[in-house]
Amino acid sequence: MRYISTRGTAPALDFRDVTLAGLASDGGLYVPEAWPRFTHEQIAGLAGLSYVDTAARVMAPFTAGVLSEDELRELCAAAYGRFAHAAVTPLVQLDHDHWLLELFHGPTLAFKDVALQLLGLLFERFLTGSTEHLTIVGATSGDTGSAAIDAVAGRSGVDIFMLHPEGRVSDVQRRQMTTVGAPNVHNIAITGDFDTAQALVKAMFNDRAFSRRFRLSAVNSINWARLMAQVVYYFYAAVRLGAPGRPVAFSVPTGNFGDVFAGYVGSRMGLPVAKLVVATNVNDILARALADGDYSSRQVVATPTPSMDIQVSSNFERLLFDLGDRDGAALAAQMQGFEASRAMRLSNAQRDGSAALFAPERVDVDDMARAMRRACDDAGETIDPHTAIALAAARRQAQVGVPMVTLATAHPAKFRDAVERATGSRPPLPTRVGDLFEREERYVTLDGTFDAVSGYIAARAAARD
Ligand SMILES: Cc1ncc(COP(=O)(O)O)c(C=O)c1O
Ligand SMILES: N[C@@H](CCOP(=O)(O)O)C(=O)O
Repeated sequence: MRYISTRGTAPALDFRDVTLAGLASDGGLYVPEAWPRFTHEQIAGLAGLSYVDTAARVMAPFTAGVLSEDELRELCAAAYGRFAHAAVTPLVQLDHDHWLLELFHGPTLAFKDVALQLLGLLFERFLTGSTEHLTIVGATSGDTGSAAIDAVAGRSGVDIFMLHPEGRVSDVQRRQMTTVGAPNVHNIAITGDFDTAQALVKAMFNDRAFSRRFRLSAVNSINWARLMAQVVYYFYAAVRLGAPGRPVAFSVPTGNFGDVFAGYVGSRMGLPVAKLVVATNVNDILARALADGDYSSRQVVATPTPSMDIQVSSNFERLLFDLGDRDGAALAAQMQGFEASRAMRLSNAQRDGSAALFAPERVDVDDMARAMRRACDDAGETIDPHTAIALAAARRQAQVGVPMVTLATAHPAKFRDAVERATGSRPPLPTRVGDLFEREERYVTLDGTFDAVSGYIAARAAARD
């Protein structure tokens, strides 16, 4: 399998190099040269497989030429052995047509662990025997940061610099990052919002001299391997609910468009996906883009769902590329226009293509809180605010007889204040996260500017060398 850039001019890479690369050298994102297709029989053959076996089977076409299905299985067994539930991503039925897909049983209590536990092992495997040293730079609105840090803390050959927007992540999220004492972990709180942090990360990749000098690498969903690992749970859940014989719908709390894009990949691979509900909070650029073609970014508003407080959704570019006939030159021009003016219109092909599968829903704080209370009252389930956004959207979009799966992306204990405000009860911290509030925090605060952040990283990286 080879990977090509959405902007058309970066060199094509194999799976090893795309995993280590991050952003493509032309500023684009890597996608597979062609989508692998599973037949009806191959999907039916996933029934009854464990999560690890499903993962190896679903991901094998993407790693072809670099890792075999057996090698993938071994890595997945190690990655998912750290999850607290035997099913790794269990389904919980809420009522006749609604299910929750619990993605938060990993070490840092959010769906990011599913991909990042594997990514940490992939880095280790690909760097073994090499003298390369990676400098991972990442941006987080809370969950990617802790999952990535857990996955690479203490590993040799890697340093991680993680940017989070100061004061805009929950206290649990921040402490999960800043109390990790490993010397290769560097936390940076920046002034500004998540979009500022993500733009800084992309600017560092786009500075080719900087990127080459420090061998930058990515843990955000810029990195194809992140999305690949997230495709697995769409297959795992859909097959348990009757696929390939029965289509299944998914509702996905969406910010950077990575998780829901993984669902799109599943559908391109032949999974019968009835609908992908793109559930946003009031930072609704995606809902607007999918509803009427208006992709224009506004000021980020802080909400009780901080991990979705995003206005520039990185992975939307992958969808626009795929729906726009994979024309890299046209997409590069479209994205450069957006970068200059913070606004663009989707083409007719992009609008029609997305309308066939995606159903956008914007959910405000009141509807979110109602969904949390209803899950408690009707099904005895405490859900986190991000999951509640998607569940509220799912209830608007459900069709009788089509199973609707809401992705439960975080453990409610990560957002205890918001859960308590909505439901009146405060979820306890699972023992897995231990003495989070007794450990010492370690981070620096910097201006959210290129010079401040790249200067800090350069100084730390030079001190290491
Ligand atoms: C808990 C939670 N839910 C939903 C999202 C949104 O996912 P995505 O950015 O892949 O759209 C995030 C952040 O990525 C998150 O941390
Ligand atoms: N919500 C995310 C934002 C970063 O998204 P990613 O999927 O591109 O890593 C977070 O929790 O940090």
